[in-house]
Amino acid sequence: MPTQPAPRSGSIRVIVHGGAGGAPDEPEPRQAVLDRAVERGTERETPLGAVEAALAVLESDPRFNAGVGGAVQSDGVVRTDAGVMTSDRELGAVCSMPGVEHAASVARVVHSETPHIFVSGSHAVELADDFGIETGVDLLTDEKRARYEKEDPPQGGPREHLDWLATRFGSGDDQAGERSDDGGAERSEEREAPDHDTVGAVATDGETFAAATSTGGRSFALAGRVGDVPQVGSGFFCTEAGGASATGAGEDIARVTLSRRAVDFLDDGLDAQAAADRAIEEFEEITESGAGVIVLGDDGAGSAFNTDGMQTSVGST
Ligand SMILES: NC(=O)C[C@H](N)C(=O)O
Repeated sequence: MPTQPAPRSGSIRVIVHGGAGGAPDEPEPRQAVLDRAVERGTERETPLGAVEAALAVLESDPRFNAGVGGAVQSDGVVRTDAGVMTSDRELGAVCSMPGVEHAASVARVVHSETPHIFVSGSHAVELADDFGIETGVDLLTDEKRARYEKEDPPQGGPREHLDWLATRFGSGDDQAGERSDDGGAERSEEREAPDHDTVGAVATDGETFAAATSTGGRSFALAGRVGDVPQVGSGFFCTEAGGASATGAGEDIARVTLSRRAVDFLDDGLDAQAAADRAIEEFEEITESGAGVIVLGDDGAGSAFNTDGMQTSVGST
C-alpha cells in the first residue's frame, strides 16, 4: 500500500490488520469489521486507548484468530496472548490465558497498572478478573470444536501431543506462515475455514504512538505454546519513531524480531511503507517463511506481507 499521510497533531490515526494467512473467502464482511475497529479506535483520546478499543472489536469477532474464535491448542483449549507498547517504551504483555476474550486489555493493565512487563497463565487471568476484565468466556466456536474433534484429539502427556501435532500444527484455519508463491489457490480450496487470523493495531495522536497485537496463537500447537505476539520486538514494538504489529508464523517472527526490525527501519529514515517492505523482505530472506507487518511513523502508515493475504484498514479523526 502507498504510505498514507500523517494525521494533524491532536487527531488520532489508527491502522489495523486482520492477520496474514490465507486469502479470505469473504473479504468484504471482514473488511467491514476492520473498518469498524478503526472507527472505534479513532473515538479514543490517546494512542493507547485507540489500539485497545480497535482490538476489542476484532477480539469479539469470530472471523479473527483472537479472543472468541481463537486457535485451538492440542488439548482443545483456546489460550489468548497479547502485547502493547507505547512510544515512551512502556509495555505490557500477557500469555496463555484460557477464557479471556480481551487479551489486549489485560496487556494494557500490565502496561499501566503494574511495575512489570509480562504476566502469564492463570495469574494473568486472575489479574484480568481483579481489574474487571471478563474471564471464563467460551472462546471455542462450534466450528473450531468440530474441527478439533475431527482430528482425533490426543490423549496422554506432552510427548503424545507432540506426536499428534507433528502433522497438524499450523494446519488449521490460521495458515500462518504459508507464503504466497506456491499454490495458494490450491491450499485455499483445501482449507475449511481460512477466515481467521491474529489482529494488530498501531495508533498515533501526531506526537506519540502505541502498538498492540492480540491472538489465539496457531492451530493445534502444543498446549501452553506461546508465539511471537506477546514477545516485545517480535509481535509488537513501539518507540518515538513509530510502532509496528506483526502476524504470521510466530516461531519465525520471533527469530528475527520482526516488529523491532520494522521500527529500526523507520529509525534509519525509511518511510512507513518502505520500512514495512524492507522488514518483510529481510524476514523472508532469513526464514523463508510467511508473515505480515503494519507500521505507523511520523509520515503515515504502511503495510507489507508475503502470504496469500493481509487485510488492513486505516483511518483518522
Ligand atoms: N496467525 C498468527 O499471526 C499467529 C501468531 N503470529 C502466532 O504465531 O501465535
